[in-house]
Amino acid sequence: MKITMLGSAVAALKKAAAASPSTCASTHLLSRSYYSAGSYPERKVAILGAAGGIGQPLALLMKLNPFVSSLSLYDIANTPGVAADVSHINYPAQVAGYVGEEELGKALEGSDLVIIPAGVPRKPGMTRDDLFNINAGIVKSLCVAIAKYCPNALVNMISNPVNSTVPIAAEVFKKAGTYDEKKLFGVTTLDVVRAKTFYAGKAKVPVADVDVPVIGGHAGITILPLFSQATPKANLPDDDIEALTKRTQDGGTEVVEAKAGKGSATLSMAYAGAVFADACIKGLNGVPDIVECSFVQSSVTELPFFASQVKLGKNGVEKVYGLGLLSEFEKQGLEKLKPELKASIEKGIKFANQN
Ligand SMILES: NC(=O)c1ccc[n+]([C@@H]2O[C@H](COP(=O)([O-])OP(=O)(O)OC[C@H]3O[C@@H](n4cnc5c(N)ncnc54)[C@H](O)[C@@H]3O)[C@@H](O)[C@H]2O)c1
Ligand SMILES: O=C(O)C[C@H](O)C(=O)O
Repeated sequence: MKITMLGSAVAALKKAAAASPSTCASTHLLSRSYYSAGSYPERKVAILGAAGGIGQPLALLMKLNPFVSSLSLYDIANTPGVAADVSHINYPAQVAGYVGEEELGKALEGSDLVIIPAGVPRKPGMTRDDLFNINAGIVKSLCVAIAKYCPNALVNMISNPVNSTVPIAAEVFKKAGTYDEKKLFGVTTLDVVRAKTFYAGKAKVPVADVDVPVIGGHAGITILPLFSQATPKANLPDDDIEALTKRTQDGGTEVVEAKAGKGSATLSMAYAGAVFADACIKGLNGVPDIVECSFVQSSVTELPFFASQVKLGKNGVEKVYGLGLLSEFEKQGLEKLKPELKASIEKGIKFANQN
C-alpha cells in the first residue's frame, strides 16, 4: 500500500512537471521528465552538517535528485553511518561520507553546489540571533575551506542566523579573493513553503497552484510575505492577511515550541533546502526560467543583502527581481524590517573582519 502511494505521488509530480515546465522548482523535485535524459553534466553536491536534523533528510532528498551524480556528506561526527544508509537507495548519485576537519577538503573538492546546515538550532525562548555566537564561527571556518577547495561552487546557506551568516560568508570569500555575489544564497525557501501552505489553507485553493513571494530576510519581522502578489488571487480580508503574515513570520518559532527543546524545523527545512538546491542545479544546467526567492547581495533596497525573487542561471544568480507593487501593509512591513535586517548584516560583516 505504501509503495503504491509513493509510486503514484511520483507519477503525479512527473505529470505536473510535464504539463507546466516553467513553474516553481518544487513541482519538479524528483522529476526526471523535466529534463531530456543524459544531456546534462555530472554534478557534485556537498552537504556540510549532513548528520544533523536537517542534514540527514536533506541527504536523502538530494540522493533522489536524478541529476546529482556525486553526493558528499560531511559532518564533525556520524557521517559514515548516514552515508552508508543513504548510499543504498537506488538512484544514480555516488555517496561518500567524510568526518572531521581533516576530511573537509576531500568532501569539498570538485563540488558544484555546497549546502550548509551545520550549526546549532534554537530552543524555546531563543531568537535566531542567539545562535550567532556558536554558528558564526562554524560558518566562517567552513567558508574558509570552501574558498580553498571549491571556490567556484554555489553556496546555499541554511545555518542561522541567515541574516548574518550570509554576510559572514561573503566577507570570508572577499578576503580569500574568491567572492562572486552570484554564487552565494541565503536559503529562505522555507518561508515561501510556509506562506504557500498557510495561504492555501485560508484561501481554500489547491496548495500546488499557490505562489507567494517572500522578501526581506529570515528572522521574525524581517520575513515579509507578499500576500498581495499571491496567486491564485483570493481577495482575503485585511485581518486574514495580517494573521497569515504573522504566522509566516513566526513559523520557525511555532515548530521550535512544538518540538519543546528538541530542535527546530528539520523535515520541512530539508524539503525546502532540496527544492532550492534543485533550482540551483537546474539553473547551472541551463534550464530556463528558474525563479526562487533567496537572500542575496542586492540593490533592490538600500541594504546590501536582501531576499527577493531571483532568476537562477548557469553562473548562479542571473537576475535579482524588484519587489513589484506592495500593499500599504507590506510597505509598512518593509520599512519596519530594515533596521533589524541592517543590524544583523552589519553584525555578520563585523564578526568576519574581527575574528
Ligand atoms: N534557513 C532556514 O530556513 C533554517 C531552517 C531550519 C533550521 N535552520 C538552521 O539550520 C541549522 C542546523 O539545524 P539542525 O536542526 O540540522 O541542527 P542539528 O543540531 O540537528 O544538526 C547540525 C549538525 O551540524 C553539525 N556541525 C556542527 N558543527 C559543524 C562543523 N564545524 N562542521 C560540520 N558540521 C558541523 C553537527 O554535528 C550536527 O550534525 C541551525 O542553525 C538552524 O537554526 C535554518
Ligand atoms: O526557527 C528556527 O530557528 C529555524 C528556522 O529558521 C525556521 O524558520 O524554521
